[in-house]
Amino acid sequence: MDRHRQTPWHTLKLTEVYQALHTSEKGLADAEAVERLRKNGRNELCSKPPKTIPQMLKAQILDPMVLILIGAAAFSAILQEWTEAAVIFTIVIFNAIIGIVQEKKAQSSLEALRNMSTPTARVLRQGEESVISASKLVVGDIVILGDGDMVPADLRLIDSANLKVQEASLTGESVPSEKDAENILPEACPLGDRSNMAYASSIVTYGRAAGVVVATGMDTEVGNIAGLLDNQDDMDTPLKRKLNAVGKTLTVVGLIICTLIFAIGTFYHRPLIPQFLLAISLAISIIPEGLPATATIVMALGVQRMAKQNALIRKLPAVETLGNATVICSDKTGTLTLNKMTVTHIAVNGDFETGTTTPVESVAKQHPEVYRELVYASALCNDASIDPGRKGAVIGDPTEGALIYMARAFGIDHEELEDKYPRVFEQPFDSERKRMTTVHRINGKWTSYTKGAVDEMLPLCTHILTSEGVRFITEADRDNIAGLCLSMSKNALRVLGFAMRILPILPSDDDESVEFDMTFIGVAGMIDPPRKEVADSVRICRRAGIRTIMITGDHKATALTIAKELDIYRKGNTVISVEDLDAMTDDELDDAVKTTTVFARVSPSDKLRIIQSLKRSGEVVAMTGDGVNDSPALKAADIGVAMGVTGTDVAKDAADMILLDDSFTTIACAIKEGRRVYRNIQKVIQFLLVGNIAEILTLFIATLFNWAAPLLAVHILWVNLATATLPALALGIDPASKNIMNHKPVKSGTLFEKDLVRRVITQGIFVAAMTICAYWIGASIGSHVTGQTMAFSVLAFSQMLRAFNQRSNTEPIWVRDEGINPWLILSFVASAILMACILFVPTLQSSFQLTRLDGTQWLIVACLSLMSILQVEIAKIIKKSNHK
Ligand SMILES: Nc1ncnc2c1ncn2[C@@H]1O[C@H](COP(=O)(O)OP(=O)(O)OP(=O)(O)O)[C@@H](O)[C@H]1O
Ligand SMILES: [Ca+2]
Repeated sequence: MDRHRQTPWHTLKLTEVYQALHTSEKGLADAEAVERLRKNGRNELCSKPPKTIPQMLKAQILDPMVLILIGAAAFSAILQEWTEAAVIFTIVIFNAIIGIVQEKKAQSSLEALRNMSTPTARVLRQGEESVISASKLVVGDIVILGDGDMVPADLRLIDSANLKVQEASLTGESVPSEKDAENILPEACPLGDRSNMAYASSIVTYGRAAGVVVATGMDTEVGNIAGLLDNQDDMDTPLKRKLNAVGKTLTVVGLIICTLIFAIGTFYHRPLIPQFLLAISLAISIIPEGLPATATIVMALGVQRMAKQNALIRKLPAVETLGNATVICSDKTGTLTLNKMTVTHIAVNGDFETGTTTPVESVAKQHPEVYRELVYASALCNDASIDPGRKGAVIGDPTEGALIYMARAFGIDHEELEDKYPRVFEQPFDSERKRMTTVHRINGKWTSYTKGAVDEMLPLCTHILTSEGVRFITEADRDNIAGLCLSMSKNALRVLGFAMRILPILPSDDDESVEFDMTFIGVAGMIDPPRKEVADSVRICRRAGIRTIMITGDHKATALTIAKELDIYRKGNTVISVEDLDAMTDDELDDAVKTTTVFARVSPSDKLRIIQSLKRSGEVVAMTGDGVNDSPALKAADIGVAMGVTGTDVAKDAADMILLDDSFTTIACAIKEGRRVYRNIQKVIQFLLVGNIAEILTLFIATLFNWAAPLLAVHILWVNLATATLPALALGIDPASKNIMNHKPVKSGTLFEKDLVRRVITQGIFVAAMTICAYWIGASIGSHVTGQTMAFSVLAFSQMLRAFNQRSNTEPIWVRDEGINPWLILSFVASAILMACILFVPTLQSSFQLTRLDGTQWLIVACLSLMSILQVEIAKIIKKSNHK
């Protein structure tokens, strides 16, 4: 495609562009598109290849601690301590393998996530519009852009209406530049000034356009400058950083203790080499290097489960924050409702006085004439289209789709009408103005049609259309219309008003607005059924201490009716409409926001104010959004949530999480998963740290009193490898407790809460005591080696068993409200088999310097191991009775 690269597309006339690309304004044929895709490859920017296995291996081996261990093994080999050397080597290798497997797993699950959130594009092929994955675009395709879209490839614009594009990613200029397809530019025109081009990765902030693809993938301008994208850094989360920080502290503490042990040992003239090995092994085991990796896997797996439940996490830290959420601010349309709009009732002139509406079905058959302007406005002032391929599904805004179907009921096809009266001017919809206008040449007159929120439009109308013709609008008319709209809204209908105007001249692009002196035509009310499952989710959230707030652009009455139906609004709650909001000071808002559950008629810019107020009140806020103007609010929220179906690319890009099904219930599910992940990471921390503390205490005490070492270096390495890794992972995917949504959200930053630290320390001390006990009993009834074997067994078995009572800090081990965790049982069996190997296979037994135990000795081992479970359980009971 080098030939295309050099073509100065911005200097060419459209006919020349089409000719050069062998395409037309109707787009390519499907077969041709497939062929071009095959030849030129997908429309994607290449990303830096992920870390390869040799690279991971290198990182593992170059870890300083591992290097020391390898050195120690080599040292043992020189001293001809062959078994010692072999065992350490084997353990180092296993350690590296486990590390790599963990890293690989985390990597691939994050990779899978990235692939799920690929953008789409509206494309015209053989005159038919459809939505395809943006990666399938080819040179010559005709792409349709709307506000909020990310430009999917480099385009030469062929048609544009008030188009504004933000090209910061390309030019660094954050003020959107205006575009115009009509322009032909000189060759020397710099990239930022090429107003007839739209480049990949820039963002449509306003207006609409169509363009022909001139470059895709790495051939685009952004592909040119971006080179290789780096996508590794999104693994870094606050949690991981916290764990790393804790890891560093433990490393320092561990190294000090190890040095102490070594120093004290030397002071007692204990043999140097075993002392040294012991210190190193201890250092290795106390450094919880597996912790950040395990936490990442736990989060990544949580993220995968969320994806299966339609919640796509874009930024890993969101998993953590989700668990802490205290407020969900949700849009109404699409999230709380189905966004399946159907126009059910309409009203024109005479109806306003009588305050009645007419069902669309009955009226469509009888006298369509009276409704002609209403139907024309619905069909012409409309950007949606119907996809013939997908069972008549709507492409574009469902509100507008409903209007297309309404026009069809009157026997009007919106495409035919559009062909007859093409659009010559427009003012696109935006959610601040809450209306849109198009201009058409009808019967020799420039006619504008406007549709939008009735309360925004009425003040702009000076006339009203009646069956006797157009006349001035009276105050009584206004009251009647407002009254009718209110009663429609109270029935949960979404009401749109329509108006028209005959323009003296065709407006030019510089004209500010044509929306004045309008003639009011009538209103249409559409139902948008609430999602049935939402009421339950709202109640679940309420029990979990999470308040649901509806923030909608719709009318107060419509909003309130639906909020009541979904149990979002309860007696005593506050409803704030935009007039109230505008009148409030920030302090008043901070006060009001505590009880508010509905914000009505707000604009996206108000969302930001609401979020800031909620955050000032100390809430952790999840906020949904779909439009271009929502992105500041999405970024300001603790968890920005974008709609996957109706959301714009911009909203998705600003969000931390995307709802694939747009449903509120999905947010509730994600919060539950978030809590589960948070809890499980705590379980893993508790489990791993107790083991580490027990080991270090055992050896520290033994050295301090100059007792014979109860454990050898290889024992410690083995315990960490064989009895900690697998159960820790299994705990990481422990099912959620049934009670997880029955308690208030935990405060963020409380991962290492006081109770957890206290539990880790007491349990660590207890296990150390049991291990030392085992050594003493063994040494007195058998030999030193018997003592070591018993101490080793108690340490290992109590670790394996303790995994089971870490599942809950309150419920006894036999209460399995969360159900069985098969992985935990499997990991127990695997650890048990590994243990059995070195305890009973003669060669392994001797290389680990262990010995056979007899029945009594086994009984003692079993009792002491069970004691550590008992200790935890008793602590739970005491804690519970203290609570009561
Ligand atoms: N395509 C449209 N053309 C003209 N007016 C529209 C259009 N879509 C919506 N409106 C009007 O603008 C208002 C605000 O729309 P917006 O999309 O911001 O919010 P919403 O969809 O009603 O509610 P929510 O914010 O809960 O999704 C609507 O209530 C409606 O009156
Ligand atoms: Ca909306």
